[in-house]
Amino acid sequence: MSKMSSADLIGPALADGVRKLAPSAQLKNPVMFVVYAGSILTTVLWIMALAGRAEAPAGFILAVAAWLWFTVLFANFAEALAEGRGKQQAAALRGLRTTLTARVLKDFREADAAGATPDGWRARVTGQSSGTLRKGDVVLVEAGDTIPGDGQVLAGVAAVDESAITGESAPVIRESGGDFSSVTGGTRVLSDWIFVRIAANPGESFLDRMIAMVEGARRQKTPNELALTILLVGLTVVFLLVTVTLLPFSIYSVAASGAGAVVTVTALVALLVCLIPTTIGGLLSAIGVAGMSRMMQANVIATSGRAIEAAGDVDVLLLDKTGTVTYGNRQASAFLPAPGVQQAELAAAARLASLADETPEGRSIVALADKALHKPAPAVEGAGFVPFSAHTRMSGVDLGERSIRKGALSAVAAWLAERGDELPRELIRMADDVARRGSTPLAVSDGGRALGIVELKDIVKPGIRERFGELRKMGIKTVMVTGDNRLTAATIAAEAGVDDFQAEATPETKLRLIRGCQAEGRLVAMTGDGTNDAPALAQADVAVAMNSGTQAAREAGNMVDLDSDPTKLIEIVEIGKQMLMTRGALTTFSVANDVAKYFAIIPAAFAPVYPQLQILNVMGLATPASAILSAVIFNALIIVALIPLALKGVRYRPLGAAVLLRRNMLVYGLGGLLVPFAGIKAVDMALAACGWA
Ligand SMILES: Nc1ncnc2c1ncn2[C@@H]1O[C@H](COP(=O)(O)OP(=O)(O)OP(=O)(O)O)[C@@H](O)[C@H]1O
Ligand SMILES: [K+]
Ligand SMILES: [Mg+2]
Repeated sequence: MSKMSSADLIGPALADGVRKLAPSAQLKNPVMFVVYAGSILTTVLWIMALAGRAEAPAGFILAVAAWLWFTVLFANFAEALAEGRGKQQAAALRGLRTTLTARVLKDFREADAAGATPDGWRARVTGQSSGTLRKGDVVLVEAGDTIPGDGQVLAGVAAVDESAITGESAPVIRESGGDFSSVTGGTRVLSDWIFVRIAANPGESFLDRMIAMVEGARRQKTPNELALTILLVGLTVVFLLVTVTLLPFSIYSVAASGAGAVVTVTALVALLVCLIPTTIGGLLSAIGVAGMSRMMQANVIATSGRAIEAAGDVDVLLLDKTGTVTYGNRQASAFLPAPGVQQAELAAAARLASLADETPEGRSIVALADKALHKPAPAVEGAGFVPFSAHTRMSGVDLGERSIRKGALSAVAAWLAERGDELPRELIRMADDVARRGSTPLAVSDGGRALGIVELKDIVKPGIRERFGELRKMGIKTVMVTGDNRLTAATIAAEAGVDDFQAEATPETKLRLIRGCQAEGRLVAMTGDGTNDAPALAQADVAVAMNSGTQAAREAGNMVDLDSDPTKLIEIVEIGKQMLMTRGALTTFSVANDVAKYFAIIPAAFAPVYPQLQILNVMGLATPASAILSAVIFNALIIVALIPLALKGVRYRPLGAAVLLRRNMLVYGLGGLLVPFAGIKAVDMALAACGWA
């Protein structure tokens, strides 16, 4: 996605900040609403002062009122600035959502997909506006065409330019079957053709959801944000009560002693605003929006703020082996015949069992056999193909009486056992050797006769070991889950440096594993791309679907990685942690901050009533009026000063939680305590220098 400079965002954010002065917008933020009400009240007091009913000098009231308005505006500006990036991205995405004429195949059925080519269909397509395409419609898309909607490739292979959505200029291959069959509306086919079954109704496309997300239209307060808001509101109510009751106290005290002056409403409003947690109240929403924006810059679209927050708290990461830890382009690399079997016989049988197998594994077996046998496969008639499933971990073909199967050793062994046969010992030994190399062995059996092993090679991604090391430092446990056998899994696990692994997993195992971790109170993250992964993705707290994955996976997840990089999860966790830490740090700062303002304002506001309070004037501020004004000005400026931190986030280092907490308490707690003393004193001196006091 395109990056834009922050400077371009400032202008529109200033305008938006003024727009957000509307009461309806202010009501959403209870803490800032109190400041907003205070601004209105002091403005009224100023007008009354001009009209001759002054409770304090008109200039003083005006200055307080003006700075209260600035406080509200600064908070609005922070939020608008955070939202700005999303708005620009949404506008860019909108440009992609053009209406075009889709070529719909009216009577296309699942069965037609097998031998479909565009030639016969071209004459039979009907033009239809892409905006009216519904789930289930089948369209033909050829080189040069823009894909009219989200869907699954039913037949064909094409190079697709997805740069409009992912920003990645290299074209990607999309093909039927397997985990690379999803296409996104608005992307362009560069070569060849595909038949696509549309998977989304109008208005529900991936692009629509992305636009809604980046615009923040559906941004809701997360549970943590809500809890924090409740705490902040609680603090605000307490301070409101304290401040309001100060007025009758002062009236009574003046009446009883017959000396001094009643505290002014302007001073009380200033006191209230300084005491309530305006720093975090003004920046809270910006912090959340900025987190989402940082995700977008990492090319991740989160469908909820809650998911980002959960990402910051994750303690277990489930990854699949194939395609995540390894490149996943598992290719047949050798036919290893059982003793007494010719290699050609094994290759021919394996090919027969793979002719209709659209998985990358199946296709690579056909390719390798074609090479080994020097001739293409004979035509087969009346064959009943048995497709691969992650449950059976096997695929094959039935030709009359003859049944050929290929699959995981345990699966083929079980299939043989049903017919009273078993895998030869020698074959199992061969398979173990293959597995120890980190490859996947597939057993091939023709009826009761085990013919040998097909070796599927896969490669561990370089650099993945280091990334798992980083996760360990963050206190996150990595678990590799795979449908593969124990030996292969153990080899790959050791090579990749994961903390734990689970082999021979079915989709149910993954689901059970996640539920088990969650029952122990852990937050689980996982990545996935296959339809098989959908249930587990739906269960995980942080579920990152690959953009290249199936529609089912993309719908089940709560984040989509446009780069389809499974290791992106590491970055996602960092962004989540950074957001939580930023919120914590600024909350600490905000509350600590109030102490200094208390010492500035209390003696000043009540000096006329209780002159003894002057001993609290530890900062030696010039006059009561300048003390109050200095505190209010500092209170407003600190929001502006912290906007960059709120947007960029507190820097995250992979340290233990306790160390981080201690460090943050020291920096933001102590800093929050001390900074205002210096800041308020500086403002007071500046005011005095300007002749204000
Ligand atoms: N096309 C196929 N035909 C027959 N058997 C297959 C085929 N593809 C995979 N297998 C076998 O089924 C097993 C399970 O495959 P599955 O795709 O569920 O898991 P995986 O890809 O090995 O692991 P992961 O869960 O990490 O992706 C494989 O280990 C392999 O033994
Ligand atoms: K405050
Ligand atoms: Mg798989």
